[in-house]
Amino acid sequence: MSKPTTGDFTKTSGWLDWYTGPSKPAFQLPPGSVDAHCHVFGPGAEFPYAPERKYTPCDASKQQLFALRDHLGFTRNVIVQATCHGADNRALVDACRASVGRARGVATVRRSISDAELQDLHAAGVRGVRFNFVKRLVDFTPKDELLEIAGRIAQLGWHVVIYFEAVDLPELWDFFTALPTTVVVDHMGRPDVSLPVDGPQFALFERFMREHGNVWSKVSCPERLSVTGPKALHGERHAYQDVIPFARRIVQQFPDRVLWGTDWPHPNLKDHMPDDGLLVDFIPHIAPTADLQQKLLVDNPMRLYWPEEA
Ligand SMILES: O=C(O)c1cc(C(=O)O)oc(=O)c1
Repeated sequence: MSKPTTGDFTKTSGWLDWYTGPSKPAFQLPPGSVDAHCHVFGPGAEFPYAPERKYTPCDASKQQLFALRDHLGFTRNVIVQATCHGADNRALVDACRASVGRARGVATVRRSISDAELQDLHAAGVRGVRFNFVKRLVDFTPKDELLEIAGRIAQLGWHVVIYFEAVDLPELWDFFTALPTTVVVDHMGRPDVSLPVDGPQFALFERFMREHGNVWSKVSCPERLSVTGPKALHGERHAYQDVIPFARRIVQQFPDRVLWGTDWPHPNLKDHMPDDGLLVDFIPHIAPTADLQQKLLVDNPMRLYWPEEA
């Protein structure tokens, strides 16, 4: 793959660029697999980063994303608006349009968005909005604004993607359970995997999914959640062992409400940048049967993002 650029922007100090020589996965993805969580960054020279951003990344273009898709063996992408672009969805829309139907999007919008602008996003392939509660990534948005947005996008048949950390779930519970749409949780609600998988923190997340049939989860980002590794680098096909029990529990309990994505280009990793081919090799450890893999990688994302084809 070509190397990342930075344009006129200066990257956040310590920024790790995405991995340029991903291996070919040993795990054969089922035909029609969807990478249901990935991002594009800029390029900043064409799609400038938002003034309110909390980090400045290296560029990660649509061409580079599509090259990774083909290299890993995915058929489609779901591109999620990265917080470094704020509510300016132009890079996302451009990538979705350029994909000729092979990418759908999750946007970030403010209450000031017009109905016509929402329709334009829909025409480009957007099927959801992202509400972010991770304090290092975004400024606070009042709940009444988010509920108003949720009510409007529900009418388009879209869903809400939520990103939060496990310690904040109790406080956000009432808001999340009041959302009128399908609700997709990013990265399993970021459990602390050094705590027991059958302890109270993860039990609350399981209860959230069990009691609310509209809640889905991305069982993604082991590279972010893992404390003990080993890292998906240097041919390691048994990476992130400490995350496996958490993700596997969710896949096995809720096989029809889970999604998987690479999270390429992996914003804000501090420790290492994974080899995305080896990340794909993580999948059979959390979805051990062909039936679970088909649901996770094909049937579920198709039902949510390409229902007209599912
Ligand atoms: O944990 C993160 O830093 C992170 C950031 C973003 C974003 O900036 O949009 O998206 C993710 O999925 C994860």
